[in-house]
Amino acid sequence: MESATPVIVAIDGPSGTGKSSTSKAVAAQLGLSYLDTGAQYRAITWWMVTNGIDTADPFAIASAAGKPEIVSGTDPEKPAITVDGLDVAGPIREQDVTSKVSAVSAVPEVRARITELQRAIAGSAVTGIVVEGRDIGTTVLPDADLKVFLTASPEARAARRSGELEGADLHATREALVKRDAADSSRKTSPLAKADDAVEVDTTDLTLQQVIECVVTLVEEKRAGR
Ligand SMILES: Nc1ncnc2c1ncn2[C@@H]1O[C@H](COP(=O)(O)OP(=O)(O)O)[C@@H](O)[C@H]1O
Ligand SMILES: Nc1ccn([C@H]2C[C@H](O)[C@@H](COP(=O)(O)OP(=O)(O)O)O2)c(=O)n1
Repeated sequence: MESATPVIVAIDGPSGTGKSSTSKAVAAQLGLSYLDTGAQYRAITWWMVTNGIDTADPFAIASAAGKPEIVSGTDPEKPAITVDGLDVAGPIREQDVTSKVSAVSAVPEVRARITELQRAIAGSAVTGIVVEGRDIGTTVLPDADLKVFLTASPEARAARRSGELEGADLHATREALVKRDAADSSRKTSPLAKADDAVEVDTTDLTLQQVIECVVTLVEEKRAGR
């Protein structure tokens, strides 16, 4: 399954559908790079919060959008993210950032900056890359070789997310998740959406291993058809 041209895979979908786990495993298995674009939006949000920018004020966010330097590692075995040289992999997952990331990532200046970064990273991946997010197939990499859109019921997604957080309340997790999906899907600039040519995979009743195998097969089929 050798391929001289880099293969570009876009994996989109709402929270808790398995994008990160699937993308990392597929990239590792196929020797591709990996990019978590949600981590980049979380990183810029973390910087805004840390620097006292009012995240409810789109103008304040827009004028600060160019300031932080965000660097993403692309090794699926050890994903890394720094802001101005500082490792923020832990802090970007905190509740305060999670509750503000939709507002920050809705600002067009933020999206333009992060999208440019994403395209540069994807363009320099030697063997290819798996990029996961919300608008990769529709906006960031519309010419991707393979586009996958993962879905799952809100119940399944909430159960998966609560499983990660000790003492998490299932109902509250579900509510927060549904609210963030609604915000991400309804923003004007580059909302969460399935590309017309994306393959939709409902992961509600699939194990993570089954989803990984499904995506690996789809990539191999694409490569074989080139
Ligand atoms: N098909 C699946 N079945 C059960 N659990 C899953 C499945 N896919 C992912 N998970 C688990 O659900 C959680 C959220 O998955 P993640 O990959 O972070 O989703 P996303 O990136 O879409 O938010 C993780 O703990 C992961 O191990
Ligand atoms: N391509 C992307 C990726 C993420 N975002 C925004 C919207 C999401 O709610 C946040 C966080 O994304 P992330 O993938 O880390 O979220 P979860 O892992 O699903 O909790 O970033 C985006 O606007 N566009």
